[in-house]
Amino acid sequence: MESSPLLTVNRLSKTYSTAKGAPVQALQDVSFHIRKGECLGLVGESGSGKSTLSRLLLSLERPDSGEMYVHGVPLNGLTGKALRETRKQVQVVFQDPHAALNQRLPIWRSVLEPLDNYPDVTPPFLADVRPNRRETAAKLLEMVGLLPEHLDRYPHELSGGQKQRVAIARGISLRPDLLICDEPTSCLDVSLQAQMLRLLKRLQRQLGLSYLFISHDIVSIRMMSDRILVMQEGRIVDQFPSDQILSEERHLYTKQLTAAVR
Ligand SMILES: Nc1ncnc2c1ncn2[C@@H]1O[C@H](COP(=O)(O)OP(=O)(O)OP(=O)(O)O)[C@@H](O)[C@H]1O
Repeated sequence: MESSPLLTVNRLSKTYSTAKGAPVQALQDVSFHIRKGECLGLVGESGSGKSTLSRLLLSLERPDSGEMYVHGVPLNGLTGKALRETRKQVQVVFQDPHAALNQRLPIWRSVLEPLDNYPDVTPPFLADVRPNRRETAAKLLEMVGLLPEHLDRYPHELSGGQKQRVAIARGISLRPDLLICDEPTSCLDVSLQAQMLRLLKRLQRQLGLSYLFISHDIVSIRMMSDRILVMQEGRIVDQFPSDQILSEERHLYTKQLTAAVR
């Protein structure tokens, strides 16, 4: 029997009003689910609504209508303690690792920020080191392929790839149920992108994480995902298991996105 969904999104819509011109309907009636341990890919060109969806799931913005549930618990309108609890369960790795890190903090302090916000949380994989903050930071860095020598460096002393590894270490540190990977490789050199995807895949298996993997790059999406959603102008126009990406049944827009790999 299939497990019940970790995340359920039901008819989500969001419109932005703009100073000039017509309002922008960023999301229209978007529905999907993610099961535990699954990587769901979300692909679409710039402006299709991918980041809007991730902001709604992170409770950074509110939808105009529709519902989101994590383990059956509604996310809409949460405040206070309930919002805090959900934020712990849904973490994110953003596109730009430089913007995600506080420039004035050494890496070991940055990597501990989520755990410092939740002092009562000890994910099982950190149980042996949690009482010691530097050991906890060192273990997190090790898990993403960084070294103890990186603990005391500042963001400007790391490469883009190393900074993204720090951002990933933060993203996994609370062992969230869902990690949203919002274009996590698009700021990196092509040579580093595959390395970063392999790291994310390994961590997913190791910690039993579920991912919403957002990208405009069909090759990364195909490599990472069990199932794929295709978004165009705020709507989901196609969804399928990733091994059916090249099927003749695909939506015309999916065929356009995959033309380069056909
Ligand atoms: N705060 C905002 N105010 C007005 N319009 C917005 C706002 N945020 C997003 N939009 C518009 O909503 C639509 C969807 O934007 P969104 O950033 O979600 O797309 P995206 O698929 O993530 O694009 P990209 O890949 O370029 O990040 C776009 O037309 C965008 O211009």
